[in-house]
Amino acid sequence: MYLVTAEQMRQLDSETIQQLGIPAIALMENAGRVIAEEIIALCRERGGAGCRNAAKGNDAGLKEAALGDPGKAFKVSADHALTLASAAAERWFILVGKGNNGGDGLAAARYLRETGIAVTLVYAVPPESLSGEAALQRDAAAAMGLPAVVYGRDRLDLAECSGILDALLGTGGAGAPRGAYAELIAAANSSGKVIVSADIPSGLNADTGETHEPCIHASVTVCLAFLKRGLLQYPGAGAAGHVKVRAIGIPTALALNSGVQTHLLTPEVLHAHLGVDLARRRSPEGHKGTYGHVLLAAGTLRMSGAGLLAARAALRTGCGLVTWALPKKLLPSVIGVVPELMLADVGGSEEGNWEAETAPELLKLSEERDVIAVGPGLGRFPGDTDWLRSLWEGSDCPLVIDADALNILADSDYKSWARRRHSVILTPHPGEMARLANLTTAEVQRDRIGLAMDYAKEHGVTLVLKGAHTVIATPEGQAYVNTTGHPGMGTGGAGDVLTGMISSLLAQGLHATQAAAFGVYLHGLAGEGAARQRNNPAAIIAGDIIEAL
Ligand SMILES: NC(=O)C1=CN([C@@H]2O[C@H](COP(=O)(O)OP(=O)(O)OC[C@H]3O[C@@H](n4cnc5c(N)ncnc54)[C@H](O)[C@@H]3O)[C@@H](O)[C@H]2O)[C@@H](O)CC1
Ligand SMILES: Nc1ncnc2c1ncn2[C@@H]1O[C@H](COP(=O)(O)OP(=O)(O)O)[C@@H](O)[C@H]1O
Ligand SMILES: [K+]
Repeated sequence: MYLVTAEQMRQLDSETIQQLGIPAIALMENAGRVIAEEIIALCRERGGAGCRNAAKGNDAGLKEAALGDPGKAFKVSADHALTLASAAAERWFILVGKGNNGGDGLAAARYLRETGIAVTLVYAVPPESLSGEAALQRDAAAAMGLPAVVYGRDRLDLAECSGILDALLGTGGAGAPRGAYAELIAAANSSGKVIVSADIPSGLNADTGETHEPCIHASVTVCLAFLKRGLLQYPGAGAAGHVKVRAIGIPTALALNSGVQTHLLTPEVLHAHLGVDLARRRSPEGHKGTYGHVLLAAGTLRMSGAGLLAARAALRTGCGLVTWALPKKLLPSVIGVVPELMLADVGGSEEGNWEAETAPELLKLSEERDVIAVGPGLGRFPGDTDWLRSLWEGSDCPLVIDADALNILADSDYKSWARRRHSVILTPHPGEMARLANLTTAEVQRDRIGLAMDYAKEHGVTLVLKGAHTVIATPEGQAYVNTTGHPGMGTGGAGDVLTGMISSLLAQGLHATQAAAFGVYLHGLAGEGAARQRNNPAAIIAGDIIEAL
């Protein structure tokens, strides 16, 4: 599923209109219809027991009629999605803005009225100020006799409705809602009524997911044609409620041709777009050598657990072998803890810390391994920048960089380092990303997709920007947004597990984008699995994620 910016959406709209000759009003009609369908579906879901029974009664009646007369094959059905048994109990207020988003709301109002739902149009601006297709919709609604009020001129009490359609601002919204728009949004939010948003919640930045003050808090957002980036990024994702993407007649192929490079990470995208074998089939004649060997450079005496977690996660993700290179001082405390793991003592300090002198030994070890993962629990040490540079420039396999190794990278001028033949995957959480990009954490979170895409392209790396809805961005300019996982995964070591998983997939022969995307996706699924094993997701610890793999 594609993710688009407001600008890309405008371009796709206009290509559909100009190149395919589909009139703008037809797209708006489709938009109105799918919005109405989703409102009706919502009414049906929340309908009282009486309504549900009535609906069941209808179905049962139909079935009986069919069974009662088996010879009668003739059957007619019509517009189930636009029928509602409990319509008489519903009264919806349609908040109408000046632009095309308001036009969508007006079209939806007509379909709702046809269903028998009472609708009242609430214009944020005088209806005379609408133009283009929105004005045509205004006139059609008026011709149908839909009641209308103008905010600020006529009496309005939102307590009188059973639901609100927010069609104030869509992708044309600029900055914080002003005037009547701001007042209507605030009133809708405090009304306690169920709110459905047309395309995006009014007050949301459609590209970044920032919410302006005020911003609609919707139960359902009916997103038109393509998923807008802002609906996936927090806090916008929280304001949107259940997002339902509905087609309105803009062909998907247009997005591909227009170079939209951002995707929601679904099993279909993993399989069809990235070529990942989701079943992870193994060759019947395969052996441990077939599935690759991870070299892990991690852990200090005080943070040996990070190395153990990454190593165990790598093994559980299916690579053939894992060697953990570690300071000598750690050996007594970790020997035998994970019996499947190979340990390589590379020296280090008396205190159990890493030292710059370990680089040649690591490079030697890497010659027989398929990937190097560096960072979990690594700590900082004198000469660490040169140490990392020698791994970067001297190794001949993919490199996964996490945790303290990211902080080392942030202190270096790594863009001037020699270009690598093999890929580099960086896996920062927002704090580490802030150090890498020289921003504050809040600035990183402001537009995670945009930042990740720019950074990956500029630095020629695959970037995994972690946190709720992790973003995977490639050096070629593509991005994938993951939605597996949950807040219970915010626990120490969960990121070390991810590093092990991605490294393991690389060792098994997946390329960087496949390994990063599939690793993040599986990590989230395992987190969900771990949550199901506990009474409460808050109880999850990182080891549970490994056990759920
Ligand atoms: N062919 C098309 O262009 C289609 C557009 N569609 C709908 O059209 C929407 C985009 O329509 P528009 O580009 O007309 O823009 P909007 O309807 O989002 O809003 C633009 C209008 O809102 C006002 N406005 C903008 N920012 C404001 C603020 N901060 N405070 C107060 N007023 C503000 C401006 O006066 C402007 O005229 C989409 O989100 C979608 O709902 C759909 O109908 C499908 C087809
Ligand atoms: N709210 C959340 N929803 C989904 N995943 C989350 C959430 N919070 C954290 N995670 C995931 O948990 C992991 C935490 O990693 P990180 O912050 O590096 O932890 P650590 O450094 O302790 O290993 C990341 O993969 C992150 O995406
Ligand atoms: K809206």
